[in-house]
Amino acid sequence: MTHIRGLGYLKVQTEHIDRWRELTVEGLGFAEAVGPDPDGLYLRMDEREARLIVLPGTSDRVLAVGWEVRDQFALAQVARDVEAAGIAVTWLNEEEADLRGLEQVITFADPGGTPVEVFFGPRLDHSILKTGYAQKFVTGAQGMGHVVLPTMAMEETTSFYTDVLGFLPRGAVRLGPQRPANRFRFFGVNQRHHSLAIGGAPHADAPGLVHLMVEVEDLDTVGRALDKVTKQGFTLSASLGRHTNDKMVSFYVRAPGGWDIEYGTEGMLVDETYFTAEEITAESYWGHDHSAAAHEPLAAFVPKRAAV
Ligand SMILES: Cc1ccc(O)c(O)c1CC[C@@H]1C(=O)CC[C@]2(C)C(=O)CC[C@@H]12
Ligand SMILES: [Fe+2]
Repeated sequence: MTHIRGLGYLKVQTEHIDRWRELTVEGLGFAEAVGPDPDGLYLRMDEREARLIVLPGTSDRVLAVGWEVRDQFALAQVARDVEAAGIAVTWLNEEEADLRGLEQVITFADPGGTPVEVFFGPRLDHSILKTGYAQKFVTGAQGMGHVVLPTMAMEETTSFYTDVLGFLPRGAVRLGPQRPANRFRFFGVNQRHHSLAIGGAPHADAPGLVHLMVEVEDLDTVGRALDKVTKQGFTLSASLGRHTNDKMVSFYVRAPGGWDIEYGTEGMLVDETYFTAEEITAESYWGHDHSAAAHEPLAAFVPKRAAV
């Protein structure tokens, strides 16, 4: 039984904060809020103070993938489980947690090196949420969305998330005919088909992220956001399409820093009573054409430093 309830937040740093604001606020309709760093970009999707946090930095990389648990008892159990797996856990002090708008937070690195935070007690902002398309994001019990992480340690990372944190396998896709098979794997913790996916990567360079997916309630918002980011000159990493596993209709836009934001709607709800982990043999029923980004591949899959 997993204590993790869903993806709570994502924090990244970037060299291109102005372009990030154009993409997320003007393009995708996140609501901009104010946070502790006056130069930071704090993005609301719902009653949480911030779901996506973008801080100015000297490189583009993930700073924290934030997973939410129910309460302090669940957090203490997760901390014990992670320590028992031989991974060092740091408890943030009250001031540090408060600055993040959380009651308690632990931090550690997963076996792939991704910086992870597990927290409970997020602070709410009850002021009116003004999203750019007057759209509603699908969050609540399904969490913020999903993240796709690259790892150079596929087996260890998979068993860490399943055996230690209790994520449930939600199927896979094979990346080629070779044996042993190279699988891209999906994991869930709630009714969202996957809150996490993991794929083997050739290096551990920044940014440490393949994509973040956020979901909105209606197809028209997906269409309007697609029109807007195209007009803004952002690269479409994948055109509009429908996935075969979670049935989501989405597009992928390349964010500054070499990873993608997937923006979708109509994701299915999993009923664990009947679910089994299946292997899909196509990413999509239609669409998701990757050709527009063929000249600028995902940074996670292309080493920045040439092998010596
Ligand atoms: C296949 C799939 C189903 C549901 C999703 O939300 C989703 O993002 C995907 C694609 C996952 C993944 C990717 O994002 C980068 C390119 C990848 C690695 C592939 O080449 C196959 C799977 C793809
Ligand atoms: Fe995705």
